[in-house]
Amino acid sequence: TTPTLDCKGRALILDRVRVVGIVNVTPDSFSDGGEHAGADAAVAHGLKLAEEGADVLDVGGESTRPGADEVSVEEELRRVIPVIERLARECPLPISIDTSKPEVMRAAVAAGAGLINDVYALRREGALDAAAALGVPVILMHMQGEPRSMQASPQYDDVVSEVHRFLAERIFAAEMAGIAKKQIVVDPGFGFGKNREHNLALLAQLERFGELGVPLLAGLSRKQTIGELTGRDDPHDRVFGSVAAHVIAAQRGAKLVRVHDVAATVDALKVWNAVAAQPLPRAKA
Ligand SMILES: Cn1c(SCC(=O)Nc2ccccc2)nc2c(=O)[nH]c(N)nc21
Repeated sequence: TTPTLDCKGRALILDRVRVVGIVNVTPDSFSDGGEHAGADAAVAHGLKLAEEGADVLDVGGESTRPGADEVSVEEELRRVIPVIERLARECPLPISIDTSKPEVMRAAVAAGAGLINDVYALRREGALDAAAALGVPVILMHMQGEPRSMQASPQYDDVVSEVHRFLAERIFAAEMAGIAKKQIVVDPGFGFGKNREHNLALLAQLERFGELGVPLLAGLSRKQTIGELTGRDDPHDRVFGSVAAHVIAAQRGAKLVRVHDVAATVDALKVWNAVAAQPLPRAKA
């Protein structure tokens, strides 16, 4: 049977690698178009990504970049709720809310979000219970430390084993809180408390996470490791490197990839999915 995530009635069928399109909602103060400019731009961008072939839209108040300061609950709600309401109405795709705050989870699901994408893997106070009560699929991501300081000097004895153990613990915690295992997705959290060799080790050994028995999401899009490997300082110039990384992730078991450049990734994965769908030669008698 094919794993299928029930995102508040919108099915996400994991019969092939699926593309999660990133919709960052910038604060209105950053955009000079008036009090809804940030939301208008985010909604337009989400609809564009849907046109390009995204399977999911991941809406976030952009509070999880390395070095970022905390965004208040009120500010996060002000940014993301209008965007989720409009996208849920105008677009048939499942919408994931990128948040760690229980209040934002509840409001976002009420507004139409059908998945929770939590970079803290539901470790904040009340998050496990909120997610369990909402009954939507959850993406549990590994992070070492906090966004503000996690990239200072990340340390591991064995990054793959330590991330694997963390994700196993978070799956257990989620199940104990009443979240069905079939609603859980895990994610090694590229760039969240990892340097280049940590990220490359995680990608090289991505198959290890298959042991956890739940679908895996990989998110390398435009990240610093891609920039370092390709010598592209401007994140907008990291499309080809990001596509390569996500094809490798698909080859090594990722079922979802979280990307900025949806059209490019969709084309690359159309090739990958076609080959993956080929029947294997019959074993010799
Ligand atoms: C919300 N979120 C983020 S934000 C960080 C980011 O994109 N940085 C970044 C973006 C562009 C350029 C440089 C860095 N990354 C993930 C991820 O890898 N997995 C899951 N599940 N959620 C995630």
